Amino acid sequence: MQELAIQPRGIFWQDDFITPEHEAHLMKIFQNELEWPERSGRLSLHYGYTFDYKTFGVDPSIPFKDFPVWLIPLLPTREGRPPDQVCLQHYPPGAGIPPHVDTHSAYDQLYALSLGAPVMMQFTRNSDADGDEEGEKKEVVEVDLTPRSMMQMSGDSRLHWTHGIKKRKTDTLPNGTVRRRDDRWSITYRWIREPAVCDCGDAKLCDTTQRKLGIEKEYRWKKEGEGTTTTTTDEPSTTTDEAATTSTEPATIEEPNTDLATPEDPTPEDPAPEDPAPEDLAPEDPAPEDPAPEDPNTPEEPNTTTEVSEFL
Ligand SMILES: O=C(O)CCC(=O)C(=O)O
Ligand SMILES: [Fe+2]
Repeated sequence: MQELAIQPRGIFWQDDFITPEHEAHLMKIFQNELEWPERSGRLSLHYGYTFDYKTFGVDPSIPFKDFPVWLIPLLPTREGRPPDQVCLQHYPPGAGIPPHVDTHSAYDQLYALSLGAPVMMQFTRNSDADGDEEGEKKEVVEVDLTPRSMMQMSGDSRLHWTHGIKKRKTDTLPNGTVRRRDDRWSITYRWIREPAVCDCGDAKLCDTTQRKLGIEKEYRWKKEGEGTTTTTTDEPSTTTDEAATTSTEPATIEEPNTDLATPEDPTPEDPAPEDPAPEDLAPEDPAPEDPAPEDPNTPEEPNTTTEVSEFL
């Protein structure tokens, strides 16, 4: 793998991790043999350990789910041991994933294999040179996730920039070409961090640092009145696509469904993709006592709250 010579640093890349024939074979398996959840938007299937939403580690009470035979040759080998958690995701055209960092304390290494149609991923950093919000500058770098490429996010790209995929039906390439989205699958590989603490010191993106600083977020699984403080490190957003801001948990941010209306989308006549069911972002949130989530049809308000749920 080779490091991309871009900001953020730490993105390692390998083109053609598998052959087009192998990819075609996998896509048949994904489409015909797997049981996907029945809902719209991005769909996820998990292998290996299961995430625990209370500890942000893995749930030791849920047995490891063996990797299916087709997955074995797709596991990265550079870590010297297989990943602990693997997530297969299907993105129908128009689906995305909110900007986030994968939980620092829970996971160490992070890899993703792209299959099917290409898509643009946004890496975003809010730099705040002198510590006041006024001076804050948002940097966005787009990386084209081409099919069959394996990407490792390490260093800055893993810890200090968020990554996400906008919910829209086209992407605009650097040369101005507008490219239609099509079905994409990705496989995300995670290695558990032991001990489950991160020393990166990023108060905005690192859950360990936030815990040390006494910054606690509101967790959907916690009932009201338990004495938790609700704090969000998210900045109020001024533009539509910034509203889903960083999260440090295994967590989810509600993503406003405004991507189709951005000027760079040349197909405003497209019907909006299905509004994300809140559970798109929280497919496995284990809190049945949660109050009903907000109406997903009214996300135009800049969203400055962060809810913990699952999108891993
Ligand atoms: O779909 C991808 O390539 C990456 C998804 C992702 O960021 C995640 O599962 O945490
Ligand atoms: Fe991620």
